[in-house]
Amino acid sequence: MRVAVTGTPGTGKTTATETLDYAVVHLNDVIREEGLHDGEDPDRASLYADFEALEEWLAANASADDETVVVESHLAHHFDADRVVVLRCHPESLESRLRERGETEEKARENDASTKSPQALTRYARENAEAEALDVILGEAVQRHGLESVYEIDTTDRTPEAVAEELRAVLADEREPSAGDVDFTGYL
Ligand SMILES: Nc1ncnc2c1ncn2[C@@H]1O[C@H](COP(=O)(O)OP(=O)(O)O)[C@@H](O)[C@H]1O
Repeated sequence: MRVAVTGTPGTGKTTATETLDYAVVHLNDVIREEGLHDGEDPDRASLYADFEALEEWLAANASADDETVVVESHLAHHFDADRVVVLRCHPESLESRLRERGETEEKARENDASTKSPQALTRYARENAEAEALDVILGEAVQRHGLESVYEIDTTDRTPEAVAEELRAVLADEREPSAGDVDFTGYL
């Protein structure tokens, strides 16, 4: 079984999947390490993913006929999956998480070309908060996979361990699909 864990950047996908006892593919690392992209967006310090190459890579490395494999990325819902988990976070909290993460990365890397400038970080955090308020990824996930395959988890006031527990419940088939329970439109 292949389980996609998706959600707007900052919703906590990487953090929550790190503690799972399943094979986890961090797709954004694969894109960078395997060079499965068509270059960089210079304004955003992010890569243009090559979807066809990723599809092939996943077929070869995450086919999951017998075992369960988790594919984690804000792009994970664009590929085949048996279940799709969409992590959510209130846009205001999301904006703070992304700013803090960006500032920590900046301190760690100093002048690395892949670090966002303060202006780019502000814009990145705001754009993602707006996308989260508009349910962009949830909408894409439901459109591609159908309501019966989508599981929404609100991470806003949950610890990473509590989010991982919810993920385990989905993986163990102990949760019903759910979509549209959270409503962040008040942010807009
Ligand atoms: N449940 C949570 N509550 C509060 N902060 C979190 C939670 N999960 C992750 N974070 C923090 O938010 C930031 C984004 O998390 P990360 O796992 O990198 O998100 P994603 O992989 O979805 O982009 C990180 O700095 C992380 O430490």
